[in-house]
Amino acid sequence: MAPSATTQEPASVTTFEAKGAVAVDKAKTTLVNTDGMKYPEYAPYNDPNDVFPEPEPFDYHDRALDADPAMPVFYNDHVKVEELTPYLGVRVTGLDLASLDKAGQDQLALLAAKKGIVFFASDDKVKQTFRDISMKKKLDMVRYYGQLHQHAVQPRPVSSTEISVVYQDNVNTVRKHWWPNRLSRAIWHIDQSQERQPPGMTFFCCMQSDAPSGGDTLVGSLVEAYERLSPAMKQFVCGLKAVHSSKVMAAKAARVGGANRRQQVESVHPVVYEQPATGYKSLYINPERITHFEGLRHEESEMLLKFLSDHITKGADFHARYKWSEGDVCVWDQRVLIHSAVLDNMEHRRHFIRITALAGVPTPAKYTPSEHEDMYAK
Ligand SMILES: O=C(O)CCC(=O)C(=O)O
Ligand SMILES: [Fe+2]
Repeated sequence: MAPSATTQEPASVTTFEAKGAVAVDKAKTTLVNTDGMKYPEYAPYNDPNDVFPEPEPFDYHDRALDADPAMPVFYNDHVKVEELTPYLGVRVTGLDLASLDKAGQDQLALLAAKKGIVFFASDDKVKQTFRDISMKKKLDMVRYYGQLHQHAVQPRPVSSTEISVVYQDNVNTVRKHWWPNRLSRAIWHIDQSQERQPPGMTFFCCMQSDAPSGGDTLVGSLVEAYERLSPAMKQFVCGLKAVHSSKVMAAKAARVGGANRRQQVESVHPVVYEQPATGYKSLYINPERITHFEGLRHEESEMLLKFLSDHITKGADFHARYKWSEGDVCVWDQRVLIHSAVLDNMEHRRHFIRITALAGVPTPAKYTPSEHEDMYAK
């Protein structure tokens, strides 16, 4: 189909050099077909003058610690909370995410920490209104959970640096070219784990979805991934630290002509992260960011990263897959969940926004044997 495309920005290709960043061509990632676009104020945009500072260290408080453990805002006669799979994820209907008060938001943090991810959908009685509330209200709601992250490479709306736009349409096919020469475009990852205080609560909203099928999101439980390991492997990985780097992300941005607003960042995090509110142990492995494990020889490190990444990404029995409807929003806890887009339908508009709150400096989990520790050995 020949696009009757109008572009939001001049079609001319401009390049810029941010401090310490690679030269980029900003036109490619922000090209849009505006015909039929429902939320143009959230269209993808890059400002060539954007240079973001490093996030300031901040005191983090996990809101889940203040939650009523019974989570009555979710578990009552009016709200339906359905399990996606036994190990992770719930789908909530009968409750508008945007209507939550402080107590509800605290309980949402606890539910996300326990289930990994909470999808909010509309039903006949209660519609999700998150996509229609003002940008300020959206941002305030997520800021409640921690300092907002400003993404170094992803497009943003014109009027906010704290929202990331995940976008494709029949003229903007840039996502298809992110990872050339791979057999699958499923790229499992944790967002922005290279930060000193990496993300916790993350909101992801389906603004528009024109495709008849496809564009699902895959999620996997890092808590269950840890649980499956043998006691000997658990003991070993509990003492390990991994180096997470933004290097690969910057290279990707350069390849597809995206922005690069930050200098390269590298952080060392425990391989097993203890979620502060639940105490759950999570196998904090980000195949797209970890360069190596501290203290291991090169080959040991390569082998371990491959093994743990394969384990996490191939464990379909601790994964789930979500099919989106417009207006659905999910809220996940990045500390216990890995995810991937499914880039299987690139011909239609798919327009999402993501707002990400940073959390604390990851706390290493201590290995503790448990009674059902070796349940998977049988
Ligand atoms: O497009 C998707 O389904 C997921 C995108 C993603 O990885 C993200 O927004 O962090
Ligand atoms: Fe992501």
